Amino acid sequence: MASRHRNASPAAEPSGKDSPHRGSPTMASSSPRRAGESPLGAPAAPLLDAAEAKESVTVTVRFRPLSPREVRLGEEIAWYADGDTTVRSEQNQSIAYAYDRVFGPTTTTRHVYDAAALHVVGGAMDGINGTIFAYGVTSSGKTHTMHGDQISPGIIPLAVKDAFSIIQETPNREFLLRVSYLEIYNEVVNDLLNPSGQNLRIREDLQGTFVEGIKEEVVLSPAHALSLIAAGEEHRHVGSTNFNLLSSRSHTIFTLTIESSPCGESSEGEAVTFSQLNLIDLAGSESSRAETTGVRRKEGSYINKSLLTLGTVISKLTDGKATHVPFRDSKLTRLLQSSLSGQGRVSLICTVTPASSNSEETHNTLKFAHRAKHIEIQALQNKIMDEKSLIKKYQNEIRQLKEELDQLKRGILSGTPLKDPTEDNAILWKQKLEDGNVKLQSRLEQEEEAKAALLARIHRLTKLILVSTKATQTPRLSQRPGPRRRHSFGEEELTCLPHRRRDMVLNGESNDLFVPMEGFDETLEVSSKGEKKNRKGLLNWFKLRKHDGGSAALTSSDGDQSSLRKAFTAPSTPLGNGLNFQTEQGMSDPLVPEDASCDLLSVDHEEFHSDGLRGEAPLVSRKTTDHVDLLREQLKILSGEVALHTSVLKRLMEEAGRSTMNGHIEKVNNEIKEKQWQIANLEREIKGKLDQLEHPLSQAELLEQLNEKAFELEVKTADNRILQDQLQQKASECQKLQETVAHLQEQLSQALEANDLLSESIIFQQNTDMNLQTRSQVHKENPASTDISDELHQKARQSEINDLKQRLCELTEAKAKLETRNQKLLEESMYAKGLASAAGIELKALSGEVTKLMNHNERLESELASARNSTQRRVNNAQRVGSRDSITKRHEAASRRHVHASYEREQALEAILMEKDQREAELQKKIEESKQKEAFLEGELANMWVLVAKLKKSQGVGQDGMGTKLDGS
Ligand SMILES: Nc1ncnc2c1ncn2[C@@H]1O[C@H](COP(=O)(O)OP(=O)(O)OP(=O)(O)O)[C@@H](O)[C@H]1O
Repeated sequence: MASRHRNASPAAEPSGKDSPHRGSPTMASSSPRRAGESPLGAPAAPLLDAAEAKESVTVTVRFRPLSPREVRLGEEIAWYADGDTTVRSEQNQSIAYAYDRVFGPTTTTRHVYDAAALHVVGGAMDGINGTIFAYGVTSSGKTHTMHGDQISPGIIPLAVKDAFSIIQETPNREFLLRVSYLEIYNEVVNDLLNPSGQNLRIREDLQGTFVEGIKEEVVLSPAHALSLIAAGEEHRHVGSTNFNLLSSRSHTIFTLTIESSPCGESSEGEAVTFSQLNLIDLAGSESSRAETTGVRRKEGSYINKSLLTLGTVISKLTDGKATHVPFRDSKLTRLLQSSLSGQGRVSLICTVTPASSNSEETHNTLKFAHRAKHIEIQALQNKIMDEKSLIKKYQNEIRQLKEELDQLKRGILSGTPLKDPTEDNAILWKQKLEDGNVKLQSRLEQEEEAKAALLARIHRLTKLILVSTKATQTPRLSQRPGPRRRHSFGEEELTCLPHRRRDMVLNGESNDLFVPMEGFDETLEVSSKGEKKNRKGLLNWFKLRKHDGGSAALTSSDGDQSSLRKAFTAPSTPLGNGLNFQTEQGMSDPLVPEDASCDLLSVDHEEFHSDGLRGEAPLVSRKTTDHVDLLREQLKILSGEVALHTSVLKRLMEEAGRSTMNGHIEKVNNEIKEKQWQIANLEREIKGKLDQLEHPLSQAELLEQLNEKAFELEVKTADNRILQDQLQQKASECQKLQETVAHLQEQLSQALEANDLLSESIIFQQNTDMNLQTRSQVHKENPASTDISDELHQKARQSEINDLKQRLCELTEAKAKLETRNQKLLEESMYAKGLASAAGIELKALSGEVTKLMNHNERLESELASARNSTQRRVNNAQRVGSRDSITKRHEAASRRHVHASYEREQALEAILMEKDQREAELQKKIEESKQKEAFLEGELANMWVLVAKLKKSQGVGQDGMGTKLDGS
């Protein structure tokens, strides 16, 4: 099977006319095409005329209700649905946008589906590519709309079910459906149906873009398709954000590829319609208000970037003048290129929240939706050449194999002993019959293997091609009812869903009708407990059933058993060559009991199960699977034998009326019973093996949990990295501080050590002196006794002396150090003293100068005063001797000159005085400064003296201690 996901790429030239479902050029949703309106029943499928097929993107807006959190926070309504087509701003009533349809917060997804998706799904079944995507900010309800939940199924399950319903309503066409499911996470394409398919490449060829190496699964029923989605959802990236506990962190694209051709012999030479239906759940754009960190922030930026590109692409597409559309700027737009370029129907469902806190984001979404409305699309039907069609390939192969089988059967039946019933000799006849039967048996044995292989192959291929179970070949168009179909196709598959919900899914009833069944409550409880683990959506239910109820269901009623097996299993590839004998579907086979061919999907369960397990649980023990296959093989051979004997029995019964064949009939009957008993035994064994196969399922489950945990770990690791960075910063700061402390401590210990050494040396000196004094005293008093003690303590002394010498060395060293230090201190103190005395001398000189200046000043002032007095006296004298004019005049001139000179002198003296004042002030300032300097130096000196005093004091204490010690010894 082709292992590539092609994005909506028409492969053949559109041609033909008179389509009964011409798209409306303006509002596609105004006349949504019902699934039952397909023209596929017509022998030659009519195609749309390109001009007539022009439509615009269907744009719908769906409001979600205020969330409990928003209600709690007292959020107000910022936008609301004003009628069926308008969204209006609450704050500014003049701001309003019109769309194809607008849904209020109470609308069910079924209604949204009818307006926004039904015509796209119907079109896809008719060969017109379709894309439906949900767009909106985070937590606005995209996943709720696309996937739904246990109560209200979303667009994807509804579309899948509708697709199968359409097949059922189209008895004159054969379909082949396959699905793929991918996600775009951080701009990386991952295959959700195949966990090993990571980081897939997007390629391009003449027909458009496609994902290289993506897995495609042929699907056989709605439940089968939904179980695949459920399995895929397990691998999707989901995480908690500030706004959504289970926020989708990736865009997902679920693609249903549909091939169809006319049924039976008439299909030869007929073109096959080929289309793709893309159902897209986008990740939500995140507002800048979201306080995210680490992995979430990275995801958010990728999401926003790709959505921004989507917005730009849509703007460019709707702007007639744009020459370049940046499809290549993101993986999302690259994959959507064909759809957005207008090849096929597009439906955009914008989900919004009415909350005022999100008013701006909602406005942006509305603007985006408004722009998208102007993209032009063409609802053209795709046809592909026979050789490119998978369905054609299968059909041809089936035809060939059938012919081979017919030949084989003819060969077998030609050896049957049923010759001449009119023979008289009953014994001879009986003998012949028995001989013939033996021959038949041996031939049957020889050829059974070949036949079984052929049948298995035919069956495998046939079962992949879906046909309606309706016998009638009446044209589908007239037969198909409206969108609310009530038929049985697919109901078998839905027995694994609660029947109420199944009804709702099929009949579109409202949520109110949902009444959980017994056991379903449990499922819901499990779901809420392990909400995150189980992800969101209706599909979750399949997963839960798979994990929780698989084995129980297998042992329950037949109906449940079969449907459940089908729901969880699928052939991983349609070309697999298992030797699975199955009753042929839709064919009349004389070896098969007639009722076995009555229902397309009711006979393949065991085989589905086996295949599915291979596909979905790789950990299944090969040995066990092989054993089950072997048992199945035996079962099929026995079924074949039973069929054969039944057929022989039938014929014998006919003869029985005319001859006495009772003995033989009885024998054949017994054989049949025996074979049936063997079949029952084998079935039991298979059931047992299937139970054993459950174990790997739990292993698979563990693996999935492991993956999930790994992802959580990834998130935590990223957060941890940030914390570690911060921690490292703090640690380096701390280290610096510690280094400073250590340095200070070292300095302190050095100082203390020096002090200790000094003390010790002093003490030692004093002790030595004291000892010598005492000894000389004793020697003087009693020379004899000292001689004895000298001899006794000679050795001890010697060692003591050595020790002391060593210590003396040490102390000398320490003393030298201390002396150097002392010297330094002394130098410093001398320098300080010098400074102080210099300052004192300067001060003295200054004060002397000041005194001199003051004296000089006084003298000058006295001179000035005397000069003034003498002038005054002369003036007075001149006034008194006024009679003598000449004298007076002479005196006056002289006195004037004198006054003037005095005045000038006075001026000069005053200038000198001012200068002196200034100088005095300056000197005063200098004196102040010198005084301050002196005070500072005095302080320094005092400190030094204090230090010296301390040192002395400590030396004194040390001496005392040492003295006491020596005295004691
Ligand atoms: N129409 C609705 N009716 C009732 N509940 C809704 C509706 N739409 C959304 N919700 C609820 O709102 C919550 C968020 O919805 P959902 O997860 O679908 O948002 P989202 O847009 O997919 O978010 P994200 O982009 O983060 O994945 C869910 O609990 C969902 O059940």
